[in-house]
Amino acid sequence: MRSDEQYMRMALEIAKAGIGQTSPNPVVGAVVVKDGEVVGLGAHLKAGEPHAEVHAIRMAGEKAKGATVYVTLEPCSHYGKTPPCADLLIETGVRRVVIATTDPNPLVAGKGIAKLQKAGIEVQLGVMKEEADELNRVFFHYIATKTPFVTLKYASSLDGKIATSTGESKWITSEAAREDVHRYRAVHDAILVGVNTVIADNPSLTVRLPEGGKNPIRIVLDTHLRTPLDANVIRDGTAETWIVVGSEVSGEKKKRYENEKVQIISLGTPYIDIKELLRVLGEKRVTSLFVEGGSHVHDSFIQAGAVNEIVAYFAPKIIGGKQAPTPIGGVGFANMADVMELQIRQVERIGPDIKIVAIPNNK
Ligand SMILES: Nc1c(/N=C/[C@@H](O)[C@H](O)[C@H](O)COP(=O)(O)O)[nH]c(=O)[nH]c1=O
Ligand SMILES: [Zn+2]
Repeated sequence: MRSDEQYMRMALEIAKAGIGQTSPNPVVGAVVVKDGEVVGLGAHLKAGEPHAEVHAIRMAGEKAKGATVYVTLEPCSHYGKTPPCADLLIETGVRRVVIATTDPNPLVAGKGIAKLQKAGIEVQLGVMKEEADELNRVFFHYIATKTPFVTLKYASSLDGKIATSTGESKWITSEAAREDVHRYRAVHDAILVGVNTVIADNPSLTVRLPEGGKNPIRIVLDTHLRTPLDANVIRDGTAETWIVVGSEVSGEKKKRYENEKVQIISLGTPYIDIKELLRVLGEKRVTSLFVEGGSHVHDSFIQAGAVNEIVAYFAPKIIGGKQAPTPIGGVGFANMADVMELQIRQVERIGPDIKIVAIPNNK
């Protein structure tokens, strides 16, 4: 006989099957247990497809009656693309429902639980809540702010340079570290770079992984529309590209860029305001944004207080040179009292490199 925590840990593991696939929905896992036996399990795999509870209850069949259901997120109670899971659990006649965390969506918060309790089902809340909240931190951020969860990534030498003074940067980090970056790209709705990075590196910003992976939308911040017309992000047609420009860019210049995969987004102000950009991206259902540089763009996101996570890779190389660029350029902070403070959440070796993941301290 396993404990509630052990079954919930199982449900959390199963939920992870949906990571990078369910946007704009959360990832959810469910496990059905009857008389100490796991009789059903399920994960939400894609928006519009059945929820985790539906898969698990279907698999349990008759055995679901009188069973206990472990689910990592409060069962939904509103008619979305699929009927509410709370109703399904009631009709199925389950005895007890153990929930890790409640849904932050105002449409749902607490309603699913209330429905279950009204139907006489025993509900236990908060088992492995921390882990469940962490698993859906992107979804919860998007629901709460209607703007994308922003992860800022850079790769630098040990002495903090992202390129040599002559602009060379291939490659600083190892194949293994760069593959890790592609894993981040594959689970993000969009990836963003500044036009200087497009001019310097002509990046493709696609996902090249042995196991494949979905290409995120490519976003280029380009106030005056300087992106070369023959740039990969314009020409290669492998992924959608949105170029964000200022209001001074003329109509006929924009037309030269637009094709079936490339669209121009004008924010209506001469310069790109990051907060306004994130609001517009949120409206276009971008729930997660991977910002891959360069240093000026990184600084503008930091100055806008718009960074939710930082992923930094350090290679055992020294580039040196006063002119060589560092990860965060722009204006920076003049006083130590104003610097961005973080807490380090993860430090790991990847091949010869080091990867550090840090999140801002909510000052
Ligand atoms: N120079 C390096 C990086 N460089 C990051 C960006 O400057 C590149 O333009 C971008 O990753 C290229 O994208 P691609 O064409 O899709 O491969 N990023 C890294 O992790 N390690 C590096 O050593
Ligand atoms: Zn549901």
